Amino acid sequence: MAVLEVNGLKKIYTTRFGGNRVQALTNVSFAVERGEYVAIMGESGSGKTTLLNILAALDRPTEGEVWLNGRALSSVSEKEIAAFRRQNLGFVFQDFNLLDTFSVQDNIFLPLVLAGRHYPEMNQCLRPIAEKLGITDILQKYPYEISGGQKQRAAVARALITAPQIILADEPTGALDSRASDSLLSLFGEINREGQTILMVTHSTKAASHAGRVLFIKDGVVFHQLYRGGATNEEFFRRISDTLTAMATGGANA
Ligand SMILES: Nc1ncnc2c1ncn2[C@@H]1O[C@H](COP(=O)(O)OP(=O)(O)OP(=O)(O)O)[C@@H](O)[C@H]1O
Repeated sequence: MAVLEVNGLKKIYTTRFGGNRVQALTNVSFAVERGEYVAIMGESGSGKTTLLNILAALDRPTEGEVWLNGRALSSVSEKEIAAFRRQNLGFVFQDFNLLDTFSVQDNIFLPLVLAGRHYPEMNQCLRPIAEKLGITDILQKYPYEISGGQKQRAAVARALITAPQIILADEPTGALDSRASDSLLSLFGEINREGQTILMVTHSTKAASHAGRVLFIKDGVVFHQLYRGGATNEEFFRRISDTLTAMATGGANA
């Protein structure tokens, strides 16, 4: 069953005085099945952030529709949208987006606090997640006291704590060194194997090679897609690289 369905998305940005029109998305359609791990790649300016903003209900498309867990985003009112986002989506950003004045634990609790949950329940949700992510020892620390890799683990814990339908990750390894990246990618693989649906936007071929499917966006459409099949990460890495090279040199449907 599809958790996310994207149908005919078009986005035209118009400048305030209506002079310049930029078509960021032309016609984007795809579906993400429950339990899938999908990476989205595309050159700078190809519309990836625009797409993520629409999926996160932070922006509305000019045309087209997004269904999340069977509900059309256009049917969610402005009043409901924050709660809807919290109940269904988990976010992991390139720059972590942790609040510096909150401890790691309070950062992770934040979505539950906003949902009006009580401390014992929050604590019960947190323990197994912190354990799995290896951050139990740093829960009382502040973001400025921990490493980038630990910050990203805290951000993943915050995304997981509401048991979201899907995790939307925007360049999650972008600010990490290679060791912390590898460790985050194995963590994503692990939570995906446990059933978590993940959609990740990335420039990194290495990161994409951990996904089960890669969508390539070009000229505002899904230009091509690759399924991992039975390939190893190394084999999938090579196929993704070859596709990116073919796209950059104008090759169609590599
Ligand atoms: N608020 C906006 N107003 C006008 N044009 C915009 C706006 N946001 C994005 N664009 C334009 O839409 C197109 C797609 O931008 P977008 O940021 O979605 O690309 P991207 O693939 O995420 O790029 P990057 O990889 O560099 O982050 C670009 O031409 C960009 O200049």
